[in-house]
Amino acid sequence: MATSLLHPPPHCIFTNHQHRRRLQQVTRRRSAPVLRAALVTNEDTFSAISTSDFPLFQTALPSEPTPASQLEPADPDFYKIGYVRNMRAYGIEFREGPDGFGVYASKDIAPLRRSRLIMEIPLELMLTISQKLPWMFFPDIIPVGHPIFDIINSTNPETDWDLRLACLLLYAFDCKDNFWQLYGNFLPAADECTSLLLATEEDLLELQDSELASTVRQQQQRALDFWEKNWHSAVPLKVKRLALEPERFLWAMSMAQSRCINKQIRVGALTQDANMLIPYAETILYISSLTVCADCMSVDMLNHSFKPNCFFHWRFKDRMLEVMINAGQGVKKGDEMTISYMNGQMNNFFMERYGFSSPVNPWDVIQFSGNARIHLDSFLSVFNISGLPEEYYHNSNKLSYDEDSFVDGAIIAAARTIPTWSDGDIPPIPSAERKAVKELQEECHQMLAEFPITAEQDEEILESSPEARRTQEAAIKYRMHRKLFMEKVIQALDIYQERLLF
Ligand SMILES: C[S@@+](CC[C@H](N)C(=O)[O-])C[C@H]1O[C@@H](n2cnc3c(N)ncnc32)[C@H](O)[C@@H]1O
Repeated sequence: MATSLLHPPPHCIFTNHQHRRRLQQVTRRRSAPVLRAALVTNEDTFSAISTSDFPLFQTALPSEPTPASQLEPADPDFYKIGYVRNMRAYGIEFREGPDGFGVYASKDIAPLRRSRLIMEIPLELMLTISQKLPWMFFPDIIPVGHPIFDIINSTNPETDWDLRLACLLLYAFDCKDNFWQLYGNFLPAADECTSLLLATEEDLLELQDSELASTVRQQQQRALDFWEKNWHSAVPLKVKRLALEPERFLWAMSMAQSRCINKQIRVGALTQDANMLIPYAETILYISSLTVCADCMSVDMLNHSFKPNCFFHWRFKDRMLEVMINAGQGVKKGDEMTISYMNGQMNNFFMERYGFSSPVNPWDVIQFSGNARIHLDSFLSVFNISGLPEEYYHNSNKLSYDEDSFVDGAIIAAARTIPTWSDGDIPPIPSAERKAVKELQEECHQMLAEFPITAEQDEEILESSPEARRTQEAAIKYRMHRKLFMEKVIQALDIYQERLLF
């Protein structure tokens, strides 16, 4: 794959036979099942297709074409073999649930020893940009000399992946026959998206977390500054029309932040870290003359879970991103299929990037300031938690149903965040533990008292305002989740001291 600096002009057209020869080479290299029959039957169609749609064609041409009379006729099957691959989904359906659209199992799936494929998305339908210089785009849609390339090139390689991806997304929307022109209709509009980049000042105050609110304000300002710098009045129309208003750029950046995955991919001989926007539409794509058609049955929708049943895998041989069900994981019809967006991050980070939080985030933290400590191994054994701090898990089958449902991600987080002590085989002294529990609970109560209202009142507000903006709702949930976590830690400490004594 050429870098943007090397590739040929985007709309250069192959002669018919050059095109076909290239096609033959390409189709021979690829595995048959992923190729889709395209409606390509005559030579006009070949010459009419823009090469910018098909990065595999963007390689150097022989300078002197061989006369057609000297060439072997191609196998007739080559006229039927397609060069546009579609994405596929197996055993899943898309529904609207509590967290927006999501992916659900449409049938029971028995556990297998190996991971099982449920979706595959070809590289050319995703929008991908390398994380490091030189910038590489897949597909290679940005023509040399286009001013959007200079804008992308001006970004900081270390920090500005979201600005770059937003530019690429806006450019793809403007790029004739690009798949994202169709797919854009299926992305959430500004008022359907939870990203805090789109939050109003009022929404930010609802967070009741001044640090997070100030981080988000800085992010919003960063996006606006970038827009002002690059979308000034003297900018060429082909850039200006990509984001006529700053709101358009903020929206594109919120798409980049809340829908991008970071993945290492191998393309040809190169392995590189990439930022990718991945459509999950189940789509029929074909070419008829100049038209790329898509029948989008559904959209980009895998939600996050801290106990995901799926993961992404890059299939190098034919450049497919696969969504796989975990090995050994059984799934029931109607179960939600989820992935983990990030590991090891607190709720404020999930809010900043995706606009949601969870009351059972196993990585959430409470900053205790006193000296009180409880005995680590006793706490873990009371809740049947095993493993090392980075990999704590709840050994659930040993507990009765009620206890089982109490021990969730918040209790795993409690095990990590409550100050503890451990000293060889020295057992805890019950009175000292009880004193420590009391102090820790007291500190949680103080933190809770600093909030103007309780978690129950937050819940009432949410129930009584079904018309709230998505960002406002996400902000209220965030502060509620924080309080629920503290309340759960208080409860866990109660249970700890009860069990410790008996
Ligand atoms: C890649 S999209 C997933 C599809 C999304 N539900 C939709 O309707 O388009 C990421 C967004 O989904 C929502 N989301 C994903 N996982 C979530 C979760 N566990 N809890 C709440 N919202 C979630 C958030 O709004 C997030 O910004």
